[in-house]
Amino acid sequence: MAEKENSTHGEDNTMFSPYKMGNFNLSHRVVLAPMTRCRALEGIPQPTMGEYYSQRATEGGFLISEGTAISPTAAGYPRVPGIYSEEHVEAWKNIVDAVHAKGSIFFCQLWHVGRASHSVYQPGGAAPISSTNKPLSDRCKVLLPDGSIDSHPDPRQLNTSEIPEIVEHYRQSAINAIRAGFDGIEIHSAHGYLIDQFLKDGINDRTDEYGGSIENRCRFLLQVVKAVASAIGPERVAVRISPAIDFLDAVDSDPLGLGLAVVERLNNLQKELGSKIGYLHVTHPRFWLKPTSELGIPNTEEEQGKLLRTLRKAYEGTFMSAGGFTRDAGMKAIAQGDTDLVSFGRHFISNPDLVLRFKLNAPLNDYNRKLFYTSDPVIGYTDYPFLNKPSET
Ligand SMILES: Cc1cc2nc3c(=O)[nH]c(=O)nc-3n(C[C@H](O)[C@H](O)[C@H](O)COP(=O)(O)O)c2cc1C
Repeated sequence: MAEKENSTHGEDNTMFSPYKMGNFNLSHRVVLAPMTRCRALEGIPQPTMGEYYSQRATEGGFLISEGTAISPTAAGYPRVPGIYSEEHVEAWKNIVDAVHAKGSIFFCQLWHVGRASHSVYQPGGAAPISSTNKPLSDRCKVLLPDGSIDSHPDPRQLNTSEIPEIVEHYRQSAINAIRAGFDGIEIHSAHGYLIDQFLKDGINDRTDEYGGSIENRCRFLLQVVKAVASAIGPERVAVRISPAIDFLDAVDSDPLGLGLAVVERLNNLQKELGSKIGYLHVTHPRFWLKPTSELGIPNTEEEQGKLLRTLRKAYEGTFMSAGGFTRDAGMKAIAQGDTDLVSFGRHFISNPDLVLRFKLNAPLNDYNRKLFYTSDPVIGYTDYPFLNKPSET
């Protein structure tokens, strides 16, 4: 079957039909969502991560790495890998090679958590940095390296003059990721982390050119996208947003307006660059199970579907959706043209051969939430059973 670039809906669009994303030829649309799994040591990716990712790789498949720290101030969870030192680059090479050996395309997710951190993760025990001095509410907690939880300390608002340095960290990390062999990078601008702390008007209270109007709140993200695209090429750059997700107090008064503002700016940037970026990845609020209607966030299937469809229609490029998808929901979303690609998180944790299971419509293993962020290199990480032995898949 011929591969189609940025194809819209049609009868040959299923989760298992090929898709051409720029220069990348995907053999199916089932993507591994980026997931923090806390198995690095002192920021250094470990061999077990090569095993984990290669278990989930398929010929022509597409994988996104866990959130990966772009600088020493970027982490806010235990055992998060980095991509800012030579040691990080060297260690990632083995992991990327293992994924490529199985024929998958692999993007590295670039991450700065901003205020969603703790002094234990910060150089010199400093305060985490953010767009704001406002602390997170007490409903948000941070996981510490010893497995205990604590409140987040008050963040320190970045001065305007410090922002170019953070943009530079994204740029250099993207270059490092390509040097490690990754095929591209995804800029984590979702789920209440640093870039989302600039995008959302419920957090960003700045009075400089990075705060106030929607233009100003999008400025940091756009500067990062431009810097990274000029360093490694637009087609290797992707953006993840979650305008309607309130995780980590990331509330906006107009989620759809914010989503459309980002889409419009990415469309314009693509025209300016004369090339599309890799894809836009939007997380659907189904992931967060608590009622969000009182915060003005779309909370019904219908409202959420409308938000996703509106963004998908407006965006001129490859669109990836995530959040609570089942096999059937993914099939339906692709068949209807609501998305080109679907990323799966929790089901992919417990089903290394998720693609095969979906193809066969086979039963899925249940995931064990208690082991998502633990440190064991095998248990709850690489020991979920395959339908067949890995060599037979
Ligand atoms: C254990 C775990 C870790 C996650 N870590 C990240 C992350 O590092 N970066 C990110 O963008 N999303 C992260 N997510 C969100 C997932 O990418 C995905 O959007 C979410 O799980 C919803 O998809 P699902 O319903 O298929 O699980 C994480 C989710 C889980 C369950």
